[in-house]
Amino acid sequence: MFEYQLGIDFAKTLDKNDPLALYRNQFHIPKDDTGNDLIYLCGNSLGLQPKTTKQYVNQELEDWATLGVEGHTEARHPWLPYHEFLTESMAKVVGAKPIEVVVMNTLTANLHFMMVSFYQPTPQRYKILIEADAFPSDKYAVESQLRHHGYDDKEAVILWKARKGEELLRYEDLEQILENHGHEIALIMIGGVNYYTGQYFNLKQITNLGHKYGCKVGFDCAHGAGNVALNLHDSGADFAVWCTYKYLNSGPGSLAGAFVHERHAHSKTLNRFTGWWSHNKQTRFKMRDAFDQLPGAEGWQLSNPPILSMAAIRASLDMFNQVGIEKLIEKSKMLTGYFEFLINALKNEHIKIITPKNQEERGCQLSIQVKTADRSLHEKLTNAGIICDWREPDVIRCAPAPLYNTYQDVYNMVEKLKNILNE
Ligand SMILES: Cc1ncc(COP(=O)(O)O)c(C=O)c1O
Ligand SMILES: Nc1ccccc1C(=O)C[C@H](N)C(=O)O
Repeated sequence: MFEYQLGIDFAKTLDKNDPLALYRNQFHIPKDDTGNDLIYLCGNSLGLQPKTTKQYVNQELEDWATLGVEGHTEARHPWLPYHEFLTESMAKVVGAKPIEVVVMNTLTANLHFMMVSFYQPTPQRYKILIEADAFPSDKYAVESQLRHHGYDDKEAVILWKARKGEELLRYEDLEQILENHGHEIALIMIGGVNYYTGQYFNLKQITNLGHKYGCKVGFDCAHGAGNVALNLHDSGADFAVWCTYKYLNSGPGSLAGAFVHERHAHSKTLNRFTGWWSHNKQTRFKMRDAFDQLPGAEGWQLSNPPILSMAAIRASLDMFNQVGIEKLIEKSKMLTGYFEFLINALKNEHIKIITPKNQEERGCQLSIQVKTADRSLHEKLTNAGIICDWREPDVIRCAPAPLYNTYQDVYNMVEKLKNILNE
């Protein structure tokens, strides 16, 4: 059984033996005023920039400059099928088949488009179940879908809540909700990894449970993609959406992903919004043909996509392909396990990790709850060169990303935390 040890030497040894150590140098690491690397633990909000991104984006700028409209077919990576260059790698990252995955739009937009298809209320079955502390954008999207269909956005939302005095959600409570209300629930929509607690849910278990009661099941995997092994295909979920600017390092506001399970790939009955990019590629430019649905997730696209953003995603996915999500997760578990060990060794009553202890129920993020919601702790950490975030009401989120964070990052962070707590 592997045991972590205290002391900087141990961190150095772990870094020395880290098979992914070389990847850090492939990123731009933000620096402080004196030119020293900041300790960046915010990859759960915005991932860092791979050094190759500029090259990938520049290539498209150059091809646009030299080719103009011809670039759609003649660019080194032609723009018409550009999204296809991302599909296979993205499918690997989220554990799906290529036909189930597409990169398009942005996250909340994709969530809406998926709900257009998978939230089909009837007078008997019209409610949507979400986790009580869902990310606000998800909650607002769900509420607006309910209003759009003429339902009361308070009455028609069912919340899966933590028990009093607890932070994490329990499956037995979800089972109870479904036993009581399953027949009224049209859609279960859960954040695959909760943004606040870092709790990673068992997608398959939730999907099976939902399907048993006749509900559709979808996940927002913004905090899961590139962070945990989502295995979306095996989960059986009807749909999933995620962004690419967190663990997938594709840049602020970059395009998002969508997954639609293979069993819906050829559906002609699902309601959906369409555009010319959901139409058969072979006849798209004949322009006058009647609409002919593309099969698979691609059939949910609307518009020709922004190539510059896709180029940045391609740069990042090429690195993920090289490393492999399994290797990445292996390091992630070691790194976050080490982080947890060091924090717990502080034995400080002022802070408490609320993220699950079980590695299978979390990704790389640890959410540190601060007693009396003392926000000054976060400010002091920031002043000490640690980039992490504060989420209301009382949590500091830290996410060591295995591609660019080191064991020494984590060690130094906890040393600084210790000094601040002992001030
Ligand atoms: C779970 C979750 N949902 C939705 C969003 C909002 O995404 P966007 O602004 O990309 O639509 C985020 C992060 O910003 C998120 O973490
Ligand atoms: N896209 C952003 C733009 C501005 C500020 C934050 C974000 C985030 O992504 C927040 C993140 N979703 C979170 O889990 O808090």
